[in-house]
Amino acid sequence: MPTVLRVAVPVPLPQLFDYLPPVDVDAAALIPGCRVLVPFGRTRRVGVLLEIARESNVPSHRLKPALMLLDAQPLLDAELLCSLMWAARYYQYPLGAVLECALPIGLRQAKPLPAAGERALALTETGAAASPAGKPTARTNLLLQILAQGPRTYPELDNALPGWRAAATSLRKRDLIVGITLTTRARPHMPMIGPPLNVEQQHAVDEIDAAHGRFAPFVLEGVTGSGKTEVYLALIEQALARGQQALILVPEIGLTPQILRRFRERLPCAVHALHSGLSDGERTRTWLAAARGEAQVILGTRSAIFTPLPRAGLIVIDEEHDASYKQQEGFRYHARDFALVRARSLNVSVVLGSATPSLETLANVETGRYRCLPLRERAGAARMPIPRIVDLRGQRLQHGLSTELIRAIRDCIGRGEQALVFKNRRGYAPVLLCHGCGWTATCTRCNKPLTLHRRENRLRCHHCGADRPVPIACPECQGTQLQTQGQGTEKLEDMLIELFPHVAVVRIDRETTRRKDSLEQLFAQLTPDQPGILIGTQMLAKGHDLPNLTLVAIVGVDEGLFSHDFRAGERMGQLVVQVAGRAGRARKPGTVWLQTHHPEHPLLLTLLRRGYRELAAQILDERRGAGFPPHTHLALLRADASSLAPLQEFLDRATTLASTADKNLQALGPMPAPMPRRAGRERAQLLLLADQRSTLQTFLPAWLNQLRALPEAKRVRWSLDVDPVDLY
Ligand SMILES: Nc1ncnc2c1ncn2[C@@H]1O[C@H](COP(=O)(O)OP(=O)(O)OP(=O)(O)O)[C@@H](O)[C@H]1O
Ligand SMILES: [Zn+2]
Repeated sequence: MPTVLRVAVPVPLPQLFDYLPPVDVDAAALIPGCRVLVPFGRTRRVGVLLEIARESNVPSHRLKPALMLLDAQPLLDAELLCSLMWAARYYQYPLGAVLECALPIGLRQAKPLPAAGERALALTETGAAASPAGKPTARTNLLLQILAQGPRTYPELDNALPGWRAAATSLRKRDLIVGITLTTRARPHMPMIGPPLNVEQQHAVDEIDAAHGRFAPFVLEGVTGSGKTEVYLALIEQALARGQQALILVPEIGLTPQILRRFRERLPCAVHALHSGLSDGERTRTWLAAARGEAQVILGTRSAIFTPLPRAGLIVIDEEHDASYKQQEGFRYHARDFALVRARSLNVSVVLGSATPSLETLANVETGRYRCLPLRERAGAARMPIPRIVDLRGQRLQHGLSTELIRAIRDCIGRGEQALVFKNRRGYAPVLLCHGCGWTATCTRCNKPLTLHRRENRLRCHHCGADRPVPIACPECQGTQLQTQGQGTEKLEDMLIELFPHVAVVRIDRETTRRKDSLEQLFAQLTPDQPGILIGTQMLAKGHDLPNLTLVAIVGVDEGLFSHDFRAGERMGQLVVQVAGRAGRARKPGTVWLQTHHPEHPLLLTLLRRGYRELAAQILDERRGAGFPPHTHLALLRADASSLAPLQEFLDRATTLASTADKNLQALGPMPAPMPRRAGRERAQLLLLADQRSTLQTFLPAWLNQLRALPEAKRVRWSLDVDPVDLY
């Protein structure tokens, strides 16, 4: 009887595919978890061997042999494979595609594995002989100077010279330096000693440590600046002392060089980063080093949750409420939720840290599934900032800022301190209109106003990326009275520079941080003991620790108070608390100014008078009444097409199939998406809602098969999102 290989192939089909073993391969070498190169249609794909079977449903004359076995050892261990199979089932995404997503890009191809060791840079002979040219402070020269002392690994360079990557590229082109691989060496490294833990921190560490060796979920609910990171560091040290690995996830924007540096300074071993700013090769090496158990501490963003952890000791999800943990396209997993699945199968503790835990997590605390460990006070001498509301009604505003607030910023600067002005809108102004005829610059592909970006003199659509020049005259009436309405970060920047010409004003948003390393360079423009002003979007909400920052002004929360999204209130609360949390983190006390036209809004009042936990309790109650998560469970079928008719037909069919299936399942829709048109495509959706997760999980696979078979499905683009975070 033939041996049949059951292979997960990265294609958008849910089933596994059967192949014969590659010729000349010993049966003993065929181990589940190894990659195989297989023919697929007219192409070749790298799949993962999952099972070795005795027979196949495919007639034997149609079975093709796999072309090559790519690994001598399974690349995916049993735990990771098993967890990923769970994810494929739970998120209703084809297993082959899930596995492909979990592997770093370097391993998705049929290439030999890179050599073990760490990537490093060294001088070439030419480089060693070269004499410095250009400015002595130029990064290229600094990099040459560092390498003159010997080869340096990438993490060492991260520490020594932010922005070294661009310099390295130019030096490589000139043949002055080369990339080399150093065999992992025990780096003599004396970690810095941290502050002694306070009582609550120590208690958290003790409780989590006492649970080691089994699955135990914890919520570290620590107010901003309470020293959560110190708790993580202490727990990681304990894992290291037991010879175990620790995986720490941080939000996308949270993985700044600052946090990496802090971990590297404090831990006695190498800290491996995994994020999108690294080259494919670096990510592959780190992944493999983790798979061999050599990489002990891995600090990464969302997809780092797929790191193999054969010696797992601890998983930490920092800022667990952050929306960037949810993948918004393709395989729509939630890294926090998947972390719990992995922690369970690895038998380790998982720590969800946040000052503003998500309502899902708080609901799990309520039911006793997760244990909550609070850090109620700020660490060291710091105190929580004092909140103030500025009632904007009837006030005269200067580009959106009240006189009272401008005075407070002036006082702050006068004391030699720093202020942060938060506005969640990039660009100069969100609307450009003609005062003569009322024409508004609009994106025709999205039916939304275009944002004026005055620095580049462009009109941009923040939904589809469309970009065009700013007209000199109104295209409708040829009038020249084009005016802006509202303000974005650029406009605020202009105004603050005008008001405070002698103070460093730094804008932080997607425009100013486009290049790698730019975030850190921008922060470097603020001298710690000098006055300064930061302006920015939600990028500023996370993880930054500026000791001289004492005033935070939040100048646009009103959008969050009246949104139709059921999560808007929760998000508003999290954002306000996190942004406010940047103030007064050291010795100097901080103040938070909140400008609003709705000072009596109940959500805002609860937040300010009674804090985030009370706000969360209030919203949880509302959601219970409305039947929304976390009390119920959702799946969202999204579809888009170039015209409305096929969209309607597809979603009508989908709705009919869903509404007769199970009385415990509610189908809401079809309805237009909150953004009914985007990038020239019509968009609509169907929301499925059930009290029990299992109702959805039982229903979805069969329904998806029916959908795939519909002729209507071929005429639209569609996707399913289990536990959607955004309903857009
Ligand atoms: N036990 C302690 N004694 C003195 N200082 C401490 C202690 N723990 C932490 N700190 C200091 O307090 C500051 C805030 O700590 P940390 O960044 O760990 O807080 P956090 O809770 O992670 O903050 P956030 O969530 O707001 O970013 C840091 O400067 C840290 O060095
Ligand atoms: Zn658009």
